[in-house]
Amino acid sequence: MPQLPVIALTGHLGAGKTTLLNRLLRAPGARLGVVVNDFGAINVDAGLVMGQVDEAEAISGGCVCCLPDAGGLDAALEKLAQPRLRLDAVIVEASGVADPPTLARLIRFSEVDRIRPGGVVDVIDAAEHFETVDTGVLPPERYAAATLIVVNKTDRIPGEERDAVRRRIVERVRERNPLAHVVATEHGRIDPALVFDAAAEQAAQPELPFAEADGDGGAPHVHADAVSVGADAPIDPGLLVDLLEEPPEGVYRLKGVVPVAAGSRTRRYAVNLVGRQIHVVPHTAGAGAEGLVAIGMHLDVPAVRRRLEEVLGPAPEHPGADGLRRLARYRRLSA
Ligand SMILES: Nc1nc2c(ncn2[C@@H]2O[C@H](COP(=O)(O)OP(=O)(O)OP(=O)(O)O)[C@@H](O)[C@H]2O)c(=O)[nH]1
Repeated sequence: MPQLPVIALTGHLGAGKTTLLNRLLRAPGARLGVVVNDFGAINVDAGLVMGQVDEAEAISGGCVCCLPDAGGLDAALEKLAQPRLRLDAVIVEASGVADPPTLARLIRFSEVDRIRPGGVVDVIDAAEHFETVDTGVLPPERYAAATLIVVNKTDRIPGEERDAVRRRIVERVRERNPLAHVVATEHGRIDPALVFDAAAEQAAQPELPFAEADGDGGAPHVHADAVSVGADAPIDPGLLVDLLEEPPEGVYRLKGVVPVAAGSRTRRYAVNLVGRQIHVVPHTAGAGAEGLVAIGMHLDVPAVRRRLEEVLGPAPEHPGADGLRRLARYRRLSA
């Protein structure tokens, strides 16, 4: 049974989390579950999104980060992870006061065994950010937890200042987290392929942007690039780990099933990279297409393809044991 990615959606009050979530929910081809956490006793956000969700759970009366037992987050995830629901991903929309590092830890160390961390998407209000979130000398801790930072509401900044504000945010993010991906947009228009697999698969199919199919009639989002390369023979585990640890420039997600040479045997692994979070588990489900898909904004597509081809080429007859050991370490961390 593949593990269900759980994505944390965070952002200061009013930054645009619900707007972004609603866009993701309109993406064709994915069955999404949502956990909505609203701070008040009445879950307003739940009312705003629930109509469009495949499965939803609500946590009210406080922030998941502060409530005892995380407000029942694990119970909610347990319900959503039931195989019969056939969800492709779960998004946890945090309240505006939630602490992203705490939420990331709650997901990472959840007791629910059919889930895996799917990244932390932190939404920023470009116009208010430096008055609300990033006000100190040191950049805020939350940058460290994010895998994808969405600089939203760029329309609220005069055109001639937009680039400078975006650059300033990127600089501050980099001080804490050199590896987070940053996308600037308005009204939460990001490519869903950055966030969950079902959308990524659609993007990867023709290897052409699919963004126009957003389904909401609004302006299209900036396209993500997707590069997919198949694997026909067992690959070198060392090269695979090198790729996961040092993905090509701009690659935010990398996923797929790969056959790995292990002595005279072949082992299959499901591999997922979100930001810099590496997840590797044995793949025992039936035979399907094998290979990797790399997704990111403004990729150097030929360079990414060459790199994937290098990694997914047949392993030498006797690959070193070191690669298997390094891969095993990630397997243990992913268990
Ligand atoms: N001008 C502008 N308004 C936006 C943008 N994105 C969202 N909004 C508006 O900002 C307000 C807050 O957006 P939400 O998506 O509800 O924000 P949120 O982060 O879910 O808010 P809380 O749940 O209260 O923390 C709404 O009125 C949105 O329509 C944007 O890019 N530009």
